[in-house]
Amino acid sequence: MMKAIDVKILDPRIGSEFPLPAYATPGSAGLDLRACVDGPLVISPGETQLIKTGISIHVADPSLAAVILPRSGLGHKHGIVLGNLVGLIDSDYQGPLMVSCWNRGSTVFTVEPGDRIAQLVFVPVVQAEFNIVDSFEESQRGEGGFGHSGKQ
Ligand SMILES: O=c1ccn([C@H]2C[C@H](O)[C@@H](COP(=O)(O)OP(=O)(O)OP(=O)(O)O)O2)c(=O)[nH]1
Repeated sequence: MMKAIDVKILDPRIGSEFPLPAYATPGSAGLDLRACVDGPLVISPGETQLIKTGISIHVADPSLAAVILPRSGLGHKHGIVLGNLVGLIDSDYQGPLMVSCWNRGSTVFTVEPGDRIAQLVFVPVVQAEFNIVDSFEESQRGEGGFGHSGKQ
């Protein structure tokens, strides 16, 4: 059973004019994040805008984090992806959730108040412990990487 995560509503339109964050279906991995803008926001081709979502979350549990991911339809059809490619929300972050929207397409895109602009997914986190060593225990791959095994 997942622990409950506290959501602070910063914009009073959330829960009234715009729906509260919720999973669309029982199998949804992501929660849609909405643009809490005051009016239509135009993102020109090549431009990046930092957009308020009107909420803060406090994950609290250090074995969890949240990631902000693009919505596939916006990215594929309209070229609206994230300026940071992926947003990582630390478990101790308590500030406003912001979405960096990058119009990587070739046409102007307009975000209206309440539009779903990105999605939030909670993920497990393992923090590493580090040891200073002279060599590693041998693995099958060794140092091979970056395509050393070819295409097929
Ligand atoms: O798309 C994002 C990415 C991050 N954050 C918030 C949550 C995160 O915990 C915090 C810091 O993010 P990050 O560590 O990626 O920022 P940074 O550029 O490394 O700066 P700093 O950690 O110094 O604030 O900003 C967002 O609201 N949206």
